[in-house]
Amino acid sequence: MVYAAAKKATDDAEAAAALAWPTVGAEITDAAAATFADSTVIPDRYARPDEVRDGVVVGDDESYELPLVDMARLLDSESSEAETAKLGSACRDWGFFQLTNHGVDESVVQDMKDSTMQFFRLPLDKKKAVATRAGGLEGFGHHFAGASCAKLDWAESLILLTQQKEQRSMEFWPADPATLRPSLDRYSLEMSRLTSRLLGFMASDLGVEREALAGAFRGKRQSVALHHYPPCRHPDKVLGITPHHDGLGLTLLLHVNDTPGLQVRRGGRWFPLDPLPGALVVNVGDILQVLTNGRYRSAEHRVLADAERGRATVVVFQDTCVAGTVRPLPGLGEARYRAIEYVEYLKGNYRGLAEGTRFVDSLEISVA
Ligand SMILES: O=C(O)CCC(=O)C(=O)O
Ligand SMILES: [Fe+2]
Repeated sequence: MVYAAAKKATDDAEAAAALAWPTVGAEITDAAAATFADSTVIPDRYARPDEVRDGVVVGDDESYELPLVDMARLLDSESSEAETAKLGSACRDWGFFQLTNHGVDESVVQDMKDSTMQFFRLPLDKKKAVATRAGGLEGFGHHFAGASCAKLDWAESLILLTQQKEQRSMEFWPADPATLRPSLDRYSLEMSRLTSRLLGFMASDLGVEREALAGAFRGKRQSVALHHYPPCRHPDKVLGITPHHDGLGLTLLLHVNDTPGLQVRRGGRWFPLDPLPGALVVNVGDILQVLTNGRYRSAEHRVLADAERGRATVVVFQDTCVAGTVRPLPGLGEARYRAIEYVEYLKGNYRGLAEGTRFVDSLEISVA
């Protein structure tokens, strides 16, 4: 038992280390804050016009709609089957959808939004009370520096482990504004509940045991990123977030205000997502892609800056694995991905992020 406990502690530490994102230049300096406040001149560290131009953006001349899924219709026995099919095709074709009527208490959502805005409005030295540490996952700073970390994203972020509760490092949880801790505590719990609910419908769509999918997420880690993307006078020169795939299970994103910026890649082109008031954006992560044996896809996405308005989001990442490994669930045909230990997966995913490659691709079993 003692050995098991010690082993668990090592695994957790290893997992935490493996989870560290590429955080070179993670600290937000006074110079960075001044650049964000007046974006007349874009320093080299942020300038990446070629990357912004990389890939066609689908414009107003082409009508398209990112999928909408209605939780009220999923829960209503009359419409559940049809809406579950819609959920399934959203996860297969796009890997992204907006979830309406999600049922999360409005006051919990509003408190989360208010606390997020209040935190980002604080002067830099106050925010730095919870500054990230070199190589660490949690805290306030530049978090998503992308491949080689040569460039920085046009964003400031606060990342926290929120579940399980005993994994929380409260020293990174801001005491100011005082509402943030209780708001996030409630919001985090609501997101866990919503995730289990969604997984039930995903299991029906996939034709796997409800428990097989729900069990793979239960008790696993949840982390949260609060992002703030300041307005930028040169939105054609900077990226709010580098193009990436989410490496974990399921992501649930709340728009704190209605500024657009998120774009989803499909068929090689970028599709801007128009945030629907009151909806949450849900997307499939790489591990869920593996769990579903490739039936659901994890889509690449990025964030552009807005010339006029700031943008803020609250992003919840639900982690998952099956008995300590990342592998397809049984009952979904011949495995298209090789199984890998969860901790090894996290390390590989981290390396991939730093190198600008996608680790999950290396798990694919090629068919002769
Ligand atoms: O803020 C957004 O719209 C996207 C954030 C995101 O993709 C992430 O944190 O992984
Ligand atoms: Fe993401």
